[in-house]
Amino acid sequence: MNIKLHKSSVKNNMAIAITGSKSESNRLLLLQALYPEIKIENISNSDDSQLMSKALASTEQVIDIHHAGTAMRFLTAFFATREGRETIITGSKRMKERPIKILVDALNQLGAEIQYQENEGYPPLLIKGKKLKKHKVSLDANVSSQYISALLLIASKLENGLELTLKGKITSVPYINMTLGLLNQLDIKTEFVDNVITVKPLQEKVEPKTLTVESDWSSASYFYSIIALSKVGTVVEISAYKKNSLQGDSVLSNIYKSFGVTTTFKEHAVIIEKIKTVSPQDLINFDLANSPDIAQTIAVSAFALGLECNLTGLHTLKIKETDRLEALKTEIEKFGGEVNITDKSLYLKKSKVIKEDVKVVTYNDHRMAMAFAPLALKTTLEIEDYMVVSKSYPTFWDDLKRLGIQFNVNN
Ligand SMILES: O=C(O)C1=C[C@@H](OP(=O)(O)O)[C@@H](O)[C@H](O)C1
Ligand SMILES: C=C(OP(=O)(O)O)C(=O)O
Repeated sequence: MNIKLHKSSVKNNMAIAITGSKSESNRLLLLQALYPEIKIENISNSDDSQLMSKALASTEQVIDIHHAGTAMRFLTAFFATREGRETIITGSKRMKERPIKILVDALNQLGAEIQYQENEGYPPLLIKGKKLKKHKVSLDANVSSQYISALLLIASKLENGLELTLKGKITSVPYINMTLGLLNQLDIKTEFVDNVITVKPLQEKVEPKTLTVESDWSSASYFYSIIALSKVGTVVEISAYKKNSLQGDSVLSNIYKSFGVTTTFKEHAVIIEKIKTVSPQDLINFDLANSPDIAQTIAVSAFALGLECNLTGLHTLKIKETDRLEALKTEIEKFGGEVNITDKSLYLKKSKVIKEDVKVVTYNDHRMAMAFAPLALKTTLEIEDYMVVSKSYPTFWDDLKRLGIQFNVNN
């Protein structure tokens, strides 16, 4: 099913409530399975968090996690510690192409028993749950931080806690800090010094507590893009956010200054306003190694405003829901842009044209659909398989409609 977006402008001063962070939710769901005394508020309604929640409650032997990367990684660590239980964890065709060897090796070194069911290094996995007796392991940290977070999430339940030594350049660091931050909120003691992370054991209960998930900053990026493409004076309020976020994608409030957009923090909301037009001479230049999920949004914003754009630190994009570097190049070029990519960067030439009636392919990637949607401020376009957005943001199209973006759905 496709969605046809008509060239639209947005209503001013609208307020949008965005669902909870998928990253925080998936961590807290796992922690709640380990420490049932915790309660979670503003949990994400994303497919990925629902899959995570169902998998944790399931007593089936085969767990299918579809496209949910964090759930795949976090649950691998979780099931590895379920003594006496045998689990097969599998996923979509794409999930079977997303590497997991670094995590499996680390868990097996700690004493786990995990085997590959099809291709070495990739899901599906056969996990024979065991007591993990060792507590020190080192692993490569430059491929995905999710492997590190997976280990940290089970660490306090191990007899002697965990000491992780991270090798190489550490990628997506804020996601590791988010994991540690949530552990600390449960009074689990952690340390992160140089390249060594230590988590102290806490086998017994934690203090009963309610943890409130902040809304999703990656989802907020699409509203930053919409405001960046709107006329000066356009304002939107999104909630519920706070200034001191655990989410690295909150760097958006700084990045979008380059697009003439300001951010004001209110009590539980942020107000995003377009305050000035950008100059065609401006260069959008960012290293996104710490916030890879907003690369697509930023590239499309820059294209829509005719700006030159150089994005680096994108080495993790090739192993996400799709190869996001290839996908961005293919789809931006359909609109008339010119994009050069390497395996870790993207360069977009300044361009004056934005073609009409382009059909955007989404490659099972929610962020392809959501990143291209703001182009409706500039042109008409069609987006394929539009409900792909439910992976992280099921009500995305309803919220765009409320903002005034006009569309119809073709079945
Ligand atoms: O831990 C997390 O919640 C995530 C970590 C990041 O992955 P990488 O560490 O693989 O870059 C990010 O892209 C993903 O959407 C969510
Ligand atoms: C990369 C993402 O998710 P995951 O790795 O959890 O599938 C994402 O949401 O952009």
